[in-house]
Amino acid sequence: MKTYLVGGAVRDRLLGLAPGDRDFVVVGATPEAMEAAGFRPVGRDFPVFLHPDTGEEHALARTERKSGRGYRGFVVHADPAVTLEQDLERRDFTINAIAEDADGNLVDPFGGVSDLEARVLRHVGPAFVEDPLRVLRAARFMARFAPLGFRVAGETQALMRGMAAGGELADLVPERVWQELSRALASARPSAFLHTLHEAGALDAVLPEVAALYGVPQRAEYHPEIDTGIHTGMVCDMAATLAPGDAVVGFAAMTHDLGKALTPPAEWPKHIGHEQRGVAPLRALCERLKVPSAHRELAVLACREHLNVHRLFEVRDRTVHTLLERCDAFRKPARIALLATVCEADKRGRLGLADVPYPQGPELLRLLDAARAVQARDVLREGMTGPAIGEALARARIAAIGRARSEPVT
Ligand SMILES: Nc1ncnc2c1ncn2[C@@H]1O[C@H](COP(=O)(O)OP(=O)(O)OP(=O)(O)O)[C@@H](O)[C@H]1O
Repeated sequence: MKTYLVGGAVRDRLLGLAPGDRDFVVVGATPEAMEAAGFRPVGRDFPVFLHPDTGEEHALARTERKSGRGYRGFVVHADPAVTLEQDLERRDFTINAIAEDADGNLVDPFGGVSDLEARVLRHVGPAFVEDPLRVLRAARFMARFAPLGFRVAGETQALMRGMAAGGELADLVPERVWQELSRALASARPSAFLHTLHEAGALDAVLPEVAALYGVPQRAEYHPEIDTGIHTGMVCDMAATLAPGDAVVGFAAMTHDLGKALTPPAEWPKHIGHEQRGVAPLRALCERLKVPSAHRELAVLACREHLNVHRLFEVRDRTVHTLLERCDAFRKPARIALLATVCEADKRGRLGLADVPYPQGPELLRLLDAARAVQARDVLREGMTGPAIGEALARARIAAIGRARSEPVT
């Protein structure tokens, strides 16, 4: 029995990146031999064991066959006769199919090292088409590796297009789609995830609300990039710069303009009312993919309020107060900083405008602080009832916002 390190840990080390989880493959072993050596079995579907000391995953070398659609009909076959090469052959990309033995020797039958050097994401073999999740994995790896200069190989793109056209992506379960999407949104270049799927004709199957933004024009004086799909990707990338690794901010960035896909084309390139129009498709997307509530709540706020935040210096004190109330900011102040970040990403996620200042962000936080400093006990008078307290509190907070706005910013 021989153990090899495989997958992401080998790939990331060769790229000079800090490796994440280590996965191992064990050749020439039986489940009984693994358990006798102290390994603990996990799950029933795959022959995977946890190391008794490190807890790291050790999988028996295996082959896979598939007869059904989507995830149906996968037959996993693991016995001591399965070779390392056979195990590597069923993996998705050549850069993920490099193994390393305990002495540091690489086993690389599919040219993964040269693809790493050439910055190419290439499928290992024809079995690639058996798992539709691999289309999403390709897009997610691009979100992570595009900044290093990676591209998808032409022949892999062709397979991805065929898989999308064959309708296989419709079979993906929402949890897997969300897992890949949220990881992509937490990567350095989420736009590469969206554009890779769009180019493969696969975005429509997983994110039709976002796919519908491509080809929708916007006013060139505000949006030199014009296309709403391109703008959306740029906003996601800017969000990844402003809040690295934060998929809550990233998801709101991706969905803030969904309403623009519903503007009647006769009104293009204007999108009056797109903030309100975007809420319904956003909620539909969240329901379908079972998006966690933290992501959904910020996204709904950003969708509805982003124009109000952009116009913060023009609107009345009362409107600022209403904005804060609609965001439930007096109970949940932390979400205002996140909202401000999404709005800043929207403003700077435009062609040639990446460096424009966004003073609305700090200003919104300053006004929130001023309004929060006023408490119910400050306005309470004898004999006041509930609604009267609420009105007095609102009036006092609006006045505090007004005073803060007239003071010089320190
Ligand atoms: N759907 C799949 N199809 C084929 N091979 C897969 C698939 N999922 C995982 N693998 C293989 O298992 C390895 C470990 O998978 P995992 O999902 O942990 O990704 P990873 O490559 O380690 O990347 P990351 O660092 O992003 O987690 C991959 O490198 C790949 O070899």
